[in-house]
Amino acid sequence: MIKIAVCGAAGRMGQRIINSVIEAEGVQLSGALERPGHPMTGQDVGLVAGCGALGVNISDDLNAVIAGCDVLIDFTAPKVSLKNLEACALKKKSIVIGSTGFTPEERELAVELAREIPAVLAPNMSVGVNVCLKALKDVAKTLGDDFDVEIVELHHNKKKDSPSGTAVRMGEVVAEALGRDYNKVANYHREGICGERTKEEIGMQTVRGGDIIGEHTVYFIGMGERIEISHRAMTRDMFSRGSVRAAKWVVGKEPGLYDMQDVLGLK
Ligand SMILES: NC(=O)C1=CN([C@@H]2O[C@H](COP(=O)(O)OP(=O)(O)OC[C@H]3O[C@@H](n4cnc5c(N)ncnc54)[C@H](OP(=O)(O)O)[C@@H]3O)[C@@H](O)[C@H]2O)C=CC1
Ligand SMILES: O=C(O)C1=N[C@H](C(=O)O)C[C@H](O)C1
Repeated sequence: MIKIAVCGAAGRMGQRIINSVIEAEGVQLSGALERPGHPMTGQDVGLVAGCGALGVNISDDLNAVIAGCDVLIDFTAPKVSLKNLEACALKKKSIVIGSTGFTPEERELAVELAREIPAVLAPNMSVGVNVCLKALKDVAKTLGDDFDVEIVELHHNKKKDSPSGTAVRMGEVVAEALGRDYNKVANYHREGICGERTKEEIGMQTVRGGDIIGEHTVYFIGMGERIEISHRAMTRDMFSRGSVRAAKWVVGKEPGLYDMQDVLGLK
């Protein structure tokens, strides 16, 4: 039995991950974490997640929760995840991170910290999005520079980071396939007389509203034709099931920072 603890357990994703852990085979829930002072600290996490009492209370004691698990699943925010990665590295435990909004420097730090332990860091844990990422590489390589690339993502009005981690990863994959540097060609803002579109740029557009779980479309726009590669999430459950799949996969792997393409064998 692999012992899984969940950080951000009372959050939108955390609650779904608790449900996915108890539904999965070969794993058991060993702990649930929230930030110090969280109003749900001390409550049974199963009641908070809507799946009935589990006998695991929400804790704010990071070190105790990590000590009791084989792998921590963390869907919170970049700074919290980096702190948790460091704590897992000290205790030689594995970690699966789903948080998004990492700066390039924070991602570098994650690579450094994961030299000690096996860790998965992925902006999207659904099978569908990861298959799209693989397809995007092929499509971009085949189309080359003749098609303009624009990426549009839609999410709920509580999302804190923009563009989504998934949209950024899609942009990175396309840019790399086209021999471009994503950080130089991503265009996040057009307003006023900003001039004609450059050939190299990848437009990144963000929509926020209501309860949209997550939708991503990559447009390849040519002269007289257009390809759209879209993914629409209808529930959060394929993210949470993906995180449990990653947790089962990562325990026992060589130290290093892996992503969901590694977990799903898509590389
Ligand atoms: N990789 C993937 O497949 C997916 C990734 N995500 C990403 O996951 C992250 C979380 O999303 P979501 O669940 O919607 O966000 P929520 O805000 O609903 O959940 C985050 C939870 O983490 C808690 N938290 C904050 N600080 C700490 C801390 N120091 N220790 C423990 N818990 C803490 C929050 O508490 P409080 O509310 O009190 O701050 C909250 O309960 C985002 O970055 C999102 O983009 C989302 C879906 C899929
Ligand atoms: O915050 C969310 O909700 C989501 N975040 C991830 C991202 O930023 O890509 C994945 C998913 O689209 C939901």
